[in-house]
Order: sequence, then C-alpha cells, then structure tokens
Amino acid sequence: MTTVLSLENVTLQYPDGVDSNGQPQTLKALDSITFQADKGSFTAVVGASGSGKSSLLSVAATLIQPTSGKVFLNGQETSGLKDAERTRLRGNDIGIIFQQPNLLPALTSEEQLVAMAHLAGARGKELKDTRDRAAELLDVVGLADMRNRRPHQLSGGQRQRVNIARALMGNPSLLLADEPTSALDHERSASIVALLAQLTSEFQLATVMVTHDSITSSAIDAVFEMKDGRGYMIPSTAKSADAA
Ligand SMILES: Nc1ncnc2c1ncn2[C@@H]1O[C@H](COP(=O)(O)OP(=O)(O)OP(=O)(O)O)[C@@H](O)[C@H]1O
Repeated sequence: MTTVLSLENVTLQYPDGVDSNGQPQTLKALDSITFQADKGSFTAVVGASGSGKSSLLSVAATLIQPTSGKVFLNGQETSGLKDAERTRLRGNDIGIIFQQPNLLPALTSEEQLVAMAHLAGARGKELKDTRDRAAELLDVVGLADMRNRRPHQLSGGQRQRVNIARALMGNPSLLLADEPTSALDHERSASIVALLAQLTSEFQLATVMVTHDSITSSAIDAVFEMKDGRGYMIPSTAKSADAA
C-alpha cells in the first residue's frame, strides 16, 4: 500500500469569541485526528453537521494550516510549507471538487478544463496537449458529446461531471470531494459516487469524499466517522457484505 495522504494528531482550533471574563475562547474543529488515505482507495468522511468534515478536507487540501500535528502528502510534510509552495502542491498533486460545480457560464465544457492552462500562458504544443487531455477526461466522465456545451446546456449531474474532469486536469494523486452529490437526486448521486470509484481505480487516486448521505455503496473502501472534531476509521460493511 502506498500512502498518499496522512494526518498525524492533527488539531485545528478556531477563535470563538470571549468568555464572561473577556478571555478569548477557542473551538476545536479537529481534535487529535489521525487519518490515512492510500493510493487506489476511496474513503467516505461522514458525520453530523459541525462534526469537522469540511475542516478535515481543508487541512488535507493545504487550504488551512492545522494548529498542531502533521499533514503529509506523498511523504512530504505540508504543514510547514510556505504559501507559494502549498499553492504549487495543490496545482500538481491535489484535485478538489466542491459541492457546487462553480463553472464559468461563458465557457464550454472543454474550455472549463483548458482555461487554467491558457491563463497560465500555455500556447502551441502545450495548449494542444492540454486540449487532448481535456477531451480524454471528458470522454472518461461520459461527456464526449458535450464538449462544446456551456453549463446552462447541461444537467446538474453533467455539470458535476465537468467539475470532476476539471479536478483531474493536473493529474493529481489525491482527489478531495466536499459533498459532491448534495445538489443531486438519489439516482444521480449514486452514479457520481460510482464514477468517483471508477476514476479512483483507473487513475490510482487516493479519493476522500465528504458526504451527508448514509453510505451503502459497495464502491467505498472505508468510512471515516466524525463526531465533535474526533474521527474513527471503520471498514466499509457494504463492501464486505458484497464480497460475502
Ligand atoms: N472559519 C471558522 N471560524 C470559526 N469556527 C468555524 C469556522 N469554520 C468552521 N467552524 C466550526 O468548526 C466546527 C466544524 O465545522 P465543519 O465545517 O468542519 O463541520 P462539517 O462537519 O463540515 O459541517 P457541515 O456538515 O454542516 O458542513 C463547527 O463547530 C463550525 O461551527
């Protein structure tokens, strides 16, 4: 097993006003979290609202620095890196899928994927390679025929597929998804989860998905259950039941 993401004893505190004596208070969003995601594995993070799921994802994404503890990505400690180094790491190694597919209304599906490279100054052969990769990824997510459509010409599920393809453009090893199915009905949610499982296996990603849904999908390898900032890894019963 190759470990892609590892959190060791991670605690994250937010300022939380003052007490009756005027003393500053803090809130522990993450409390001594130890977590691991391996190459080719699909982990669901579940728990009640406010339990710390998004905080865990933000720390894993290097968007927030933990108050204490260590975060490793492919063996490199990210918690001590400078902002510019963390930004580079996000571009190269981490794909992030947010709840709402925040696509640009004026761009086609293919342009959504190519835009970052174009803005970064890619031209000529480099831009052609980027277009080829975008076409390949749109094909993989089942949108080969929708390359030239703009967001308003796509269904919610199709927009989320563009969002997923875009997160894979940088060829990440870690894919983080924050409630990617929350805006979708049950059937479309199930097909997005199945797609994420397929991509996890095909590209040997370490995929971590925050979800409110109770997880019954056989696609999930492990469930990390969170409560009041603490978390526990439990093996997926759905998968073991399937195997039986
Ligand atoms: N920027 C912030 N400043 C202060 N407290 C915060 C901040 N962000 C989150 N919190 C608090 O940290 C705790 C964990 O929040 P988090 O968003 O990680 O939970 P969650 O499990 O993702 O919730 P939900 O399912 O509702 O999205 C909550 O008590 C929340 O109020």
